[in-house]
Amino acid sequence: MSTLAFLGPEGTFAHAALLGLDAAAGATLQPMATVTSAIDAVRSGAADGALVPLENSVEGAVPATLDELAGGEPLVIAAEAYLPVSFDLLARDGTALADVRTVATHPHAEAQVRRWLQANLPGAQVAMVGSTAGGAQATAAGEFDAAISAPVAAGLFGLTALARDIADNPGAVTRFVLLTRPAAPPARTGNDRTTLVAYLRADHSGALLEILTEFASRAVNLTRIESRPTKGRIGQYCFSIDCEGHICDERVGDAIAALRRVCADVRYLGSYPRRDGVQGPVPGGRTDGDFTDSRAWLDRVRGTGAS
Ligand SMILES: O=C(O)C(=O)C[C@]1(C(=O)O)C=C[C@@H](O)C=C1
Repeated sequence: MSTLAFLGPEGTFAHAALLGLDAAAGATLQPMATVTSAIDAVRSGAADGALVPLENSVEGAVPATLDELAGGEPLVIAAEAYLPVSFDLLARDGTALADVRTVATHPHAEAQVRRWLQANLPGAQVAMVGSTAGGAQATAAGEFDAAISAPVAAGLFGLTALARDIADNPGAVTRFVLLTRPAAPPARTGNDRTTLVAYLRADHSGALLEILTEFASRAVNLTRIESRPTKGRIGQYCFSIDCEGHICDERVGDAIAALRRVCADVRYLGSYPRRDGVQGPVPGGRTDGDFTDSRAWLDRVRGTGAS
């Protein structure tokens, strides 16, 4: 039986996303206080996997996750999950909206309800805590007047909703990833995604264009690219990239092998079934068959001189 860590306690969006994964069936689910401690549990061997947020449709990337993936002991993504997120303002029974002076929540949640807070609780002090459910737990313990959490946290921590569905942008979605220690990827499904980090060569003009060209020339569609500081010196960035396809797809493997030639370093972060949208058809000249044919042709030319 496997142990899967997640950003806890119970009642976080991470917990809900984990419960929706096949891998959670029969596993021991281990709540952790922060993204970093959930990831550390995998690195130390205390857990076999960790489910952590990677990006949100309103607030963007979760830097703690991207940075842990870019540095430290290598990890890979074994699966992804998309979860619609909505927020309630939760408080202990008997608290009125006018009584709320302190509100606890996760920074990504605060960013998604900022305008609501300004309009409805302009004087309240907002405390950033490790997770939305952690804020609800602390509110139940009397540390804060209210928490901004998933609706499910009300029942779990004995709180009441003072306001429901308070997000500034309805329909927000968070993408979570299940991280494991490096392992062979799950089999190709025909609708997969591959994640990697590319470290550019220092002070080299056109380095980003070179990376993009390797993908574009093989018709590999990127679904996310963002820069993160390497934490070495100012101005030095790496690129966190998601692309369509599986490392075992010829065009994807070929593009990543080409990156290895043009980048200072490439960190492969896994190929796994894609859970949003469907990959379009692979254009002619870029299919697995096209790659195998051209390689066989080259071998023949090299061996016999006959084309
Ligand atoms: O605090 C939680 O409930 C989480 O699962 C974390 C998290 C995040 O890091 O983005 C997940 C989804 C919401 O967008 C807000 C917070």
